[in-house]
Order: sequence, then C-alpha cells, then structure tokens
Amino acid sequence: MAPQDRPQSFPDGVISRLPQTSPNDSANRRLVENVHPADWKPPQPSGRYNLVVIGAGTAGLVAAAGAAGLGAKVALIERDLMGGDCLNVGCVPSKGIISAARMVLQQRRGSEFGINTSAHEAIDFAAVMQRMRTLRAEISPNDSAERFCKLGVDVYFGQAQFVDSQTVQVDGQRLKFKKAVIATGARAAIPSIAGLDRVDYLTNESVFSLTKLPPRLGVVGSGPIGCELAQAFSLLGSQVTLLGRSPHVLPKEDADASTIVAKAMTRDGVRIHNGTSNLQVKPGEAISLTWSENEISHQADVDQLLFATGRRPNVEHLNLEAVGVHYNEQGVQVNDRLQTTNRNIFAAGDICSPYQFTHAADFMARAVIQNALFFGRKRWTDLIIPWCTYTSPEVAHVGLSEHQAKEQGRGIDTYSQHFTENDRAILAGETEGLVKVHVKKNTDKIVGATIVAPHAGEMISEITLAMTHGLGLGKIGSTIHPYPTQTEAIRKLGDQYNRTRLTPFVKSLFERWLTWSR
Ligand SMILES: Cc1cc2nc3c(=O)[nH]c(=O)nc-3n(C[C@H](O)[C@H](O)[C@H](O)COP(=O)(O)OP(=O)(O)OC[C@H]3O[C@@H](n4cnc5c(N)ncnc54)[C@H](O)[C@@H]3O)c2cc1C
Ligand SMILES: NC(=O)c1ccc[n+]([C@@H]2O[C@H](COP(=O)([O-])OP(=O)(O)OC[C@H]3O[C@@H](n4cnc5c(N)ncnc54)[C@H](O)[C@@H]3O)[C@@H](O)[C@H]2O)c1
Repeated sequence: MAPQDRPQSFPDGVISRLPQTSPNDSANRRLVENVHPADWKPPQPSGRYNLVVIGAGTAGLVAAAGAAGLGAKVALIERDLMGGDCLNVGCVPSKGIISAARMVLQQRRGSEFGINTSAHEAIDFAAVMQRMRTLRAEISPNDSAERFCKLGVDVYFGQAQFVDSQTVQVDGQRLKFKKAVIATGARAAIPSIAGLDRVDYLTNESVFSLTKLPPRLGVVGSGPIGCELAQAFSLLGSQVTLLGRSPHVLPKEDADASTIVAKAMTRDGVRIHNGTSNLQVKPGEAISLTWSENEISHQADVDQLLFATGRRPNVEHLNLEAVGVHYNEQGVQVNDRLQTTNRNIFAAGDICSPYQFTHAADFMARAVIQNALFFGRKRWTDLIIPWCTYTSPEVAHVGLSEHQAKEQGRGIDTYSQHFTENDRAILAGETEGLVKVHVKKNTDKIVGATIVAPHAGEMISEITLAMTHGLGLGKIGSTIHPYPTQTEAIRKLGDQYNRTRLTPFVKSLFERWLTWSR
C-alpha cells in the first residue's frame, strides 16, 4: 500500500497498519507507543505558529526541536511514525541487522586467528530480528511524541495538507503559520518490471518485519541499500542474488573502492550480477527472475525479492500546487537557502536533497531554522557532507571523487595508501581497503577523500573536520596519531604530502647547512 493511501487511524487491536510495525510484539508495541501513540490527544491550535513542520523524520524533528528550543511556537505533523525512515525502516534497523551479520563474519574467520568456531548452524534469524526490534524500541524515546511535547512542540498526527500560504490542515484542524517546512522524505521507488504486479515483494518498509530467513533472496539495485542488505542477509544464511544495473556495485563510489567491496561481498556468498537489464519476474512456487547481462539471458529462482532501486519524494496530497511550491521527480525545488518557490515555505531532508542521509537532513534542518526564522543566509550547498556505506568493509567518502574531479576538469593530486601497509590492519587481519585523499593540485587543500576499511565511517570524520575548517593535509601529517591505529594511514598521507615539499633545491640547502654545522 502506498503511504499516502494508508488509513490514518487504526481499528481496535491493530497497533498500526504500517508493515514496519509487524510483528505485533512487545518491542513493536513499545515503538508505536512512543512514535505514534494510539491515544494521542492533539493540542487545540490557537494563534499563529512561527513554524509548522510537516514530517517527523530526522529533518522535521531537528527543525521542530531546534526552533522550539529558541523560543518559537512550533507545530510538528506526522502521518505515520515519528522518527521517519531512519528510526523505523532505515539506518537503525539496517545497522542492527548488519551488526549481527558482522558477528557471523568474525566467527567465520575465527580459525585464521587460531580460534575454531562453527558459524552457520548457530544463526537464529528470528532472534537477530527480535534483537533489532528491541534496540529500535529502546532508541525510540528520543523521537517520541512525549519527548517533543516536553520540548514545547505541538505534535499532531495525520496527513498534512496546505490550504493556503498561511494554513495547513491536519486531521480536521487548521494550523496557521508564518513559516512552514516540508520534511516529508522519500519512499522506495519501484521500477516498472514485467510481472511484478503478480508478485509480493519487499522494500525497506517491509524487509525489517521478516521473522523467517528467506532461503533464497533476490535483491534488485546495487546502491547502498542493496549492498548493505545483500551482504547482511547472505552472512545470516540466505542465498542472495544481487542484480545491479550499473557496471559496478555502489556506482557513486570510485571503481577501485567498489571493487574491494564487491570482492568481499562475493567472498561472503553474494552472487553479484552487474550491468543487468530487461528484468522480468514470474510468480510460482518460487519467484522466477530472468534478466539480460552482456547480451546473455540469465535465470534464478528466489523465495523473496527486495527492491532497493532508489527513492521517490513524498510530494503527493500536500496540495503543493495551491501554495505555488514547485516540485519534480527529484522532489521539492529549493534555492540555496532551502526556500521553495513559495518564500514562506522551506524544505529539508530527502524531500529536496540529492544527499539522502540522516546527517544531511539534520544539518539542512539547522540551516532552515536560521534562514526561516532569523533572516539567516545559510547556504546548504556550503555543507561538506560525508557518507558511509556499512558493508564489510565500509566505504566512506567526502567531497570530490576522482571521477568527479575529472568530469569537472579540476586539477588534483591524490595521496593514497593500502591497509596492507598499516601495522594495525595487518595485526587485526583487516588489510582489505585503502585510504586516498585528493588535494587541489600543488597545494595541501583537501578536496575529497575515500576510505575503504572496516570502520571507515569512524575514520572519515578526521578528513571532514579538516575540510570543514580549512586544515590542510600537511597539518594532518604533523598531528600525532596513536600507534598502532588504522587512522595512522591518514597521517602517513600527510607525511607523503610533506615529503613533496622537500624539493632538490630545499634538500641541497639542508645538506649545505648540515655540512657547515658539522
Ligand atoms: C534501508 C535504509 C538505510 C539507511 N541507512 C542510512 C544510514 O546508515 N545513514 C544515513 O545517514 N542515512 C541512511 N538512510 C537514509 C536516511 O534514512 C534518510 O536520509 C533520512 O531518514 C531522511 O530524513 P527525512 O527527515 O528527510 O525523511 P524521512 O525520514 O523519510 O521522514 C519523513 C517523514 O514525513 C512523513 N510524511 C510524509 N508525508 C507527510 C504528510 N503529508 N503529512 C505528514 N507527514 C508526512 C513520513 O511519514 C516520514 O515519517 C537509510 C535509508 C534507508 C531506506
Ligand atoms: N549507509 C548509508 O548512509 C545509507 C544506506 C542505505 C541507504 N542510504 C540512502 O538511501 C538512498 C537510497 O538507497 P538506494 O540504494 O535505494 O538508492 P540508490 O539510488 O543509491 O541506488 C539504487 C540503485 O538501483 C539501481 N537500479 C534502479 N533500477 C534498477 C533495475 N530495474 N534493475 C537493477 N538495478 C536498478 C540504480 O542503478 C542504482 O544503482 C541512498 O541514496 C542513500 O542516500 C544511505
């Protein structure tokens, strides 16, 4: 059921119609009590709000909490579950499952370290999912209606719709606003595929409700969702077939980085097919997939099929036409200050961003608070936004990639090191991976970096900090890092840069000085 078609209230005994709240266990009931309490009494709107926020995912929550904290009168409207994709059907449940999958990986490699364990037989998929649901419920008070109420935010549940440029309607109530924020996020985009209307398939909204491991899982799409979940399910025991359209997995990353990840995924059992086209599905006892690859026809039977083929913005039923807010397939159009084509209405997060990440939604929302309420001039395009895909190894990136630099004709010097040269990585058996940093040609100004490593997501922040605050690679080289750590690899790139400054002329000066002072 498309989100906009879902019922807004639930009959007795049903905690929610949302697929992500199945199964009806104590963890999911706790989650729903926090993020969509059945007995919620909405406030009676009185007077005009400084800010009405539509959508209580990361962008909406940050905008509402931040504005209320600064003294604004704020309303927050959510039609499904507060916390949005990240808490309910995105980052949180996926990383919960990935953590379990990494345990399997560690156990499988035990004998390399002289520790013999058996991995496969011991996997209890139902328990893995229950752990994830319990942890998700544990995290959910942060995003709860009660917490936001305590922060001074008026929380409403229901489908929000603009009436005019000063009014939003929700569940029969009309809220007046000075400024509004559209933070309605995105949902899974499903390509049109022959036979799909006759097959039950999974998306990120339903996959985290599984309680039984699909023996054979087909995953369509080899972006971050496809790769993270394909590898995790494979490690948990599914036979996974991954069908990607691009020539390599994680097409937004440089080919050398994604090649390392593809090799690890293959090692972990994922059958990767790149450059696929003409996918067709046929229902039956199993779901039959056929596709073309290098002009050859292929076939595989799977028990469940997961679509991870990108996102579609939630622009429907908001009545955006009535308020002159322009949108297209990519979402709501905004200027550099996150203002839509209606000057009183702003947008933040996945609904308007090419960077669909929780931390990007967070920082866009912070910019909106300044720009909408305090005449701020914060440009969201100035944000330096890193990201990390949580495969094993992880791939983290910030700024320009090599192929972007080439496309944009920007001269760069690249410094790189493989983890085969890093003592800590060697000792931990984690040598698959690399770190590369790009600097503006003939300078140490960092313009981008990619790290492939088990904890690349933790490591990239050193580079993001340097880029955000204008610290050059030379400065990283002169910063003491503890030995042995994997971040030392970044420091060594600083050394590499500093050595380039030792030109033959400078070296000859040093030699003359040393000879003279002997
Ligand atoms: C499987 C998966 C894994 C991910 N993993 C990561 C990760 O590890 N790290 C990371 O940074 N990002 C990750 N992401 C991306 C991240 O979840 C999103 O970028 C983030 O949730 C965007 O936040 P948002 O507030 O813009 O939108 P959302 O979280 O989508 O929130 C929008 C909210 O608006 C509500 N809404 C929509 N229309 C209306 C309406 N008309 N009225 C009222 N309410 C409405 C929706 O119900 C929803 O709750 C992942 C995404 C997925 C799907
Ligand atoms: N770790 C993270 O930060 C993280 C994790 C998961 C998701 N996300 C966010 O969620 C967004 C959505 O993730 P995603 O992986 O769905 O999107 P994506 O757009 O990054 O990747 C989708 C992939 O599916 C492919 N595809 C589309 N139609 C296809 C078809 N018919 N057959 C085969 N392949 C097809 C596309 O070519 C593309 O490579 C990401 O852009 C990312 O911003 C982030």
